Amino acid sequence: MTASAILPSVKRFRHPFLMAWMRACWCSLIQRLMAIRLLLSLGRRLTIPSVLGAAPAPFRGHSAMVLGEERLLVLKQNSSPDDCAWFLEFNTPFIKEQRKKLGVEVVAWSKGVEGDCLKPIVISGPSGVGKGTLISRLMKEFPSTFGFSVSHTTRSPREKEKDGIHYHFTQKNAMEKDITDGKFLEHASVHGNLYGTSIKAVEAVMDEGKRCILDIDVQGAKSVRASSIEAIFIFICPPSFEELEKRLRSRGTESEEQIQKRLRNARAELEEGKTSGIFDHLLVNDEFESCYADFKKLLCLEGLNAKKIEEITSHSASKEDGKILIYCGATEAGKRPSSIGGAPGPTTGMKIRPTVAPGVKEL
Ligand SMILES: Nc1nc2c(ncn2[C@@H]2O[C@H](COP(=O)(O)OP(=O)(O)O)[C@@H](O)[C@H]2O)c(=O)[nH]1
Ligand SMILES: Nc1ncnc2c1ncn2[C@@H]1O[C@H](COP(=O)(O)OP(=O)(O)O)[C@@H](O)[C@H]1O
Repeated sequence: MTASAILPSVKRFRHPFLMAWMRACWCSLIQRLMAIRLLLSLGRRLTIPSVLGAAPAPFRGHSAMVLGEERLLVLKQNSSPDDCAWFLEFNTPFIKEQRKKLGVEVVAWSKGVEGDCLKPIVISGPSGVGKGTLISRLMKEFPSTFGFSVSHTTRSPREKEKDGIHYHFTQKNAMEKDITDGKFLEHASVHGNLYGTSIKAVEAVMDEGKRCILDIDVQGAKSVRASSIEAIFIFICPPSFEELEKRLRSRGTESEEQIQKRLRNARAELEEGKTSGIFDHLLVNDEFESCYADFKKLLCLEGLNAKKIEEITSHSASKEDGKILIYCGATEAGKRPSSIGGAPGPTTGMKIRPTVAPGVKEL
């Protein structure tokens, strides 16, 4: 389906998404002129929306189809399988919420990720409780299964920390701009610095086909919980406050002032972690090996119980260069589609099937 072919069906949708699509994709001049003619013929005032989310790199050549009344599926030509499908959301629940919050028209990009990815894991807990130690051990034991979401932070690197591996160390102004541009899934001010998870950080893990681990604070966990991302939330507790202080001091990475600040914040974090209902599991990190064993058991159980996507009973398809992209529809009218998540994160659950002969492949 070509871009111009879908334009007539776009009439009933809001103008802003069409404008954003035109701006983001490098449509041919003729397509642009046709779209402008269509918009002028509608005789309404044009609104240029704010475009949220990490957009696809500029591309030439695409096909597109409107899915429901919520979003547009854009297929890039000549792109790698992990970068060929994108959604431009213009009326999803996230967009409605952002429109209300920001008071302006918005649209958002969400990258299509193939397969039914296992739920991401969100890990929170007070500073010094052992989150990093547990995560490092897990990544070392299962390097091809789990991938760490590398956060951005405005705090200074510690002696052994490397930029791009432990954190993306950045400046406040730059990070605030990226937050305003919708490039972050969540962000929070923690112990006097800004921390945040960029959409790209999560996509980088998913592109490798790995299960994403996020080490974020309780505020960040709350934001993810409130988003469309389905994750497993684990809160790590210390066996006692005294032991937490001992671990924080023995790590030797913070000044006395920083230690005091982190200990003060720890009380509130522990209270919230235990009582807010955000977390699916609380793990006490007393003896390390036994905590790590419980941690693995918990992930394995969750993996087995991971919710399967609904039965597919309907689909629509787009053909491009002999390849068919099949969008799996809802099982019944009113149920949510099988592609899950979406802006401000990636849209998971895509089914992409190459075929030799043209024609829609039966599911
Ligand atoms: N909301 C949010 N919190 C983060 C992020 N990255 C790290 N944090 C949290 O920020 C806090 C401080 O992290 P850090 O400075 O590495 O200190 P540590 O917890 O003592 O190792 C911890 O609670 C982390 O879980 C992020 O991307 N978003
Ligand atoms: N179960 C444990 N018993 C004793 N020390 C621990 C345990 N878990 C972690 N530690 C130590 O506590 C310190 C803080 O751990 P870390 O993983 O950096 O915490 P966080 O990432 O939660 O801030 C480190 O020196 C680590 O070696």
